[in-house]
Amino acid sequence: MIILENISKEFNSKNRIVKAVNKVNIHVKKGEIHGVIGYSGAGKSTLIRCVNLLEKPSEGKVLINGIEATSLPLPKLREIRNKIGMIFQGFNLLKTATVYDNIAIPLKLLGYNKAEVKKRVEKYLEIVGLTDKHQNYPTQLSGGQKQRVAIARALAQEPEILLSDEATSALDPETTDSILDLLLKINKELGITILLITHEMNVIQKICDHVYVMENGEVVEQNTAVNLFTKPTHPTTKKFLNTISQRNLSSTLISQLNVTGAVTRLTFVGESTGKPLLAEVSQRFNVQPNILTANIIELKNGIIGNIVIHLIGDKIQVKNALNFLEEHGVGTEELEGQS
Ligand SMILES: Nc1ncnc2c1ncn2[C@@H]1O[C@H](COP(=O)(O)OP(=O)(O)OP(=O)(O)O)[C@@H](O)[C@H]1O
Repeated sequence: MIILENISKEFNSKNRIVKAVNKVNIHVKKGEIHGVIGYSGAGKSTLIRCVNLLEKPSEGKVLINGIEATSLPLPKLREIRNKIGMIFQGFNLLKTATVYDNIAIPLKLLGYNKAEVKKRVEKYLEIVGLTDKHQNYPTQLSGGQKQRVAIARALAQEPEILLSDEATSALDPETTDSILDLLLKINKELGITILLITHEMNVIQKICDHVYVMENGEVVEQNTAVNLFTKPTHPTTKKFLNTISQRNLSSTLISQLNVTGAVTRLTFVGESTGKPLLAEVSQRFNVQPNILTANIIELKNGIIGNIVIHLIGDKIQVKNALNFLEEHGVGTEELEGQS
């Protein structure tokens, strides 16, 4: 379990104070996967480094499994750190060591005997699907394979928590998917709690239970993944969601269509997916819905139908129709084009 309570981190840069993280609260229960999403400079890396105290917060508390870690003496802090594994965008592998040794060396440094080291290296190489690569060097591996070695290295210390710092950002979409599947597998099968940071909404979509959106050091919106995808409130959250749901619609087209109605993103979840609500809307109100894009968004904990429509009609009828959809459990978000 990870609790960050009112965490702030300031840096002194060229006689200027930079508030990288500002009063952030995060609560990841055991066995959950939480994701922090934000643009470059939002404060994500600084925040995640505060969890294992690689960065000491200027303010606030870090609790790991109920233990307040911020004020612990170094030996006790090391014990806590041993419960926390970390993976990075750049993999951080030793180029001159084999795959086997990349996983074995940290274990040897922690004092495990040869037999235990061998047992763990073999076990975790199998879990990440790289048993046949144990004598290869990192330069002989693809990006995805390198990240698998890094994951095995983190797991071999048998942590309860895994921190992921943009672990898939350097990978192509297919390899990203396979690494996300692996993270889901270790979360499910080994019960490992995961906190990740990313700037990619598809990472959040695929594996997160709960999401925090960060901007200028602050969490500007947080919710369960299902609620965030269906009822986003902050403009930054909406921008991130548009990278998934509205990829093909230009801002100019949206502006043009908004003259004769409202371009609106509808999200259907649970019961609302089974009802012919769009047909009903055109019968009840003087509006005509044209579907512009439609897709299914598969989240870790549910499936969301996502349709962008052009609802043609006068403003009052459009408003009434959208209210009707909302009352029947459909999420509605009017999209704005370039002004
Ligand atoms: N050691 C440091 N000294 C001074 N300023 C820093 C330091 N580390 C981070 N910052 C500043 O803090 C802010 C947040 O940086 P951070 O790297 O945490 O953001 P981020 O969301 O992880 O962005 P990116 O994805 O680009 O790494 C930025 O303005 C950055 O310049």
